Amino acid sequence: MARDFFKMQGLGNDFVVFDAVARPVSLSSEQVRRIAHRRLGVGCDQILVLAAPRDRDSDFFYQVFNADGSEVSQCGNGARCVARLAVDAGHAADGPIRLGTRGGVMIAELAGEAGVKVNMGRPDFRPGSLPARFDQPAPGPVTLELDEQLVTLHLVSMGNPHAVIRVEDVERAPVSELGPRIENHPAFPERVNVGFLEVRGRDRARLRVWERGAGETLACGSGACAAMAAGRRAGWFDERVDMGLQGGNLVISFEGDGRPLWMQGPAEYVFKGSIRL
Ligand SMILES: N[C@H](CCC[C@H](N)C(=O)O)C(=O)O
Repeated sequence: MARDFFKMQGLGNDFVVFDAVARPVSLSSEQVRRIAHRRLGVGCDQILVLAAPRDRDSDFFYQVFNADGSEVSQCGNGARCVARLAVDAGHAADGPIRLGTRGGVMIAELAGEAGVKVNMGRPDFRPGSLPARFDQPAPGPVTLELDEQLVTLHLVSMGNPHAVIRVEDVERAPVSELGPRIENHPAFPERVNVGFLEVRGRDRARLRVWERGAGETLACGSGACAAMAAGRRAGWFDERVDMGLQGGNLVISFEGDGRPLWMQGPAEYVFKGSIRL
């Protein structure tokens, strides 16, 4: 059965998006992998489904699948795209949109030229929230032993798990060497996204992310939020940071512990298509 979809992207993090508000869609992990395949399918980092709400606290349910077929609880760049689609498709008025996910509720709002802004909720620094297995009671940097080196990781959950490593030069960071080894390390029972953060000032940084289930992407919205939260907690950042990713810039604002974190950036359509499921 053929099904329409939108190809969308946020700073080059690209998505196949299904509008399932009126007509549910159910995807097996095999179907996800085939659709996401860069040669055999449409090709994307993640597949997103905008669906009818599952409870009274949200306006929509928002599903996220990585290209490897795994269903996960969060995608920041994707949240901006499905919020734009919800308004353009006439499912929502132009105002705050409550996106329910497996990891909680985010509130998104179209912001004109600035794209879309999203309240990403409160970062969680407890290792157990990722989950991550490290023997230390309080949240804080942990050390991972990888054969010949000790790596300091800053752990943050944005509804999905992130391990942030501070580096001197993001362009020379060992993303493809260390990324998959940390993603699949036994300390992370559900795997982890790995961010490589170069601090350039109290309001500026560069970031590359090896994404769980997708590899290095041109941008990772939740990764940018996790990096900002980790940096704020470590005392590197003020309340607002321009986070430069390979695909462009996100503005991240975070007042500190217990407060929500905001992300603002673009959400673009690429094309509309139809695929046989
Ligand atoms: N790879 C992520 C999901 C996509 C996140 C990313 N594309 C974003 O913009 O937040 C995970 O497995 O948790």
